[in-house]
Amino acid sequence: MDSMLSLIIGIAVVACLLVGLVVGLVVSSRRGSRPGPPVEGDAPATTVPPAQAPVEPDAEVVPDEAPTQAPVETVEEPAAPALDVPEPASSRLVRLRQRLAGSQNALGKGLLALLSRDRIDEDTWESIEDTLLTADVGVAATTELVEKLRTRLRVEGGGDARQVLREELVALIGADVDRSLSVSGAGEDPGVVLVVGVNGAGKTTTVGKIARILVAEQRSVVLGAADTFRAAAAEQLTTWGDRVGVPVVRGEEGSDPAAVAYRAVDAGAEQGADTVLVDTAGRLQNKKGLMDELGKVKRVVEKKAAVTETLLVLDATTGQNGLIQARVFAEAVDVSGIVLTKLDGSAKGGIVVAVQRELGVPVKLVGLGEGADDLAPFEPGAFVDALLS
Ligand SMILES: Nc1nc2c(ncn2[C@@H]2O[C@H](COP(=O)(O)OP(=O)(O)OP(=O)(O)O)[C@@H](O)[C@H]2O)c(=O)[nH]1
Repeated sequence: MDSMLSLIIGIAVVACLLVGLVVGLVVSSRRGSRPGPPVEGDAPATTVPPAQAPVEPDAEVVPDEAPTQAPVETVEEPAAPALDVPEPASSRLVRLRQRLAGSQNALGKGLLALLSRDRIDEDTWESIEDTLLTADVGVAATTELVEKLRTRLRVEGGGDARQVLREELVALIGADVDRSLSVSGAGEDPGVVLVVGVNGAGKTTTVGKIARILVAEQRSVVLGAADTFRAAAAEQLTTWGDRVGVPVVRGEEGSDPAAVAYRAVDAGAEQGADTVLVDTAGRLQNKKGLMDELGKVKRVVEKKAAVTETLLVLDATTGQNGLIQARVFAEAVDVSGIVLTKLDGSAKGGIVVAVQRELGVPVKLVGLGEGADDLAPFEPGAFVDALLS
């Protein structure tokens, strides 16, 4: 009986061992067939498809085996785009002076040729007046300049015509005027720069270019896209901001521009920014509407921080039309400076004189191209030198 029991136990033990061995083999063979977790840097496994007969385009190909697991995708974070390094002011000025000289050459050369004649008779003075009027200098400024030139060149016996012309042109433009931008606020407040002007004058582009100038000067900037009239304007401003790593506060298309401007200034204050630049819409179809809108933007922003500069952007190629626009905007807001854009595309640099006289406000910046750094501080001496070069 005992030997019988020992035999049964022995058989049971052997059976258990056999079952364990078989189970172990199966499990280990399954483990070996499962793919391991993806390892960074592992070369992807290449599967060479077996040679097979061409398949009809619409024949359904059924895979031999359904995949046991969805393929693991490694999602790579897109690398942050490299930021632009804005051109420093010094090299920008040299480059843009040459461009200015190119566009204003006809005016300067024309005046010099007339004034260098051996005898300046009445016809010549008339031609000088015509040249100035054609360049949009304006009637009053032209009369004033011609009187001064007559006195110095004819009555006083003249001297170097180029030198006299240079001095009188610089004096006409205003050499001693403060043309610096007020971009700093009081105490902890950011400086707030409102940029106004009719659509298409180059407002948004100018805001982007000013941001680059400030970034090049190591200032921290926030942009406010308060031109909510056109969605593309906010888009355009965001592109400018992204290129130099400057945040842009924007709102829905059609939303209240004053609210967007306020949020931008609020964000600037919160972040301790040096300057907030606010782009505005410039529809001119209704003067009252424009005045109400810009007035409200200013009032609402000033609940947070004072507006330190209001720049009016004018397209230099629009001549007398530009002056009419300037008048309307100056009635709507207190303009403290003028940005004359597209001077590279106009031979009528005399508009600088006309618009300053019209508004009693200095031209502070000039746009000289579509490039990102094609905006320069306006310097009367350099401007006249470019004119006469
Ligand atoms: N040649 C030249 N083109 C300029 C200059 N400034 C702006 N532009 C161009 O003028 C066009 C209009 O500029 P925007 O900045 O869109 O004008 P905006 O006043 O903001 O107009 P909206 O966006 O419609 O409100 C763009 O094609 C600019 O590249 C400049 O100084 N010279």
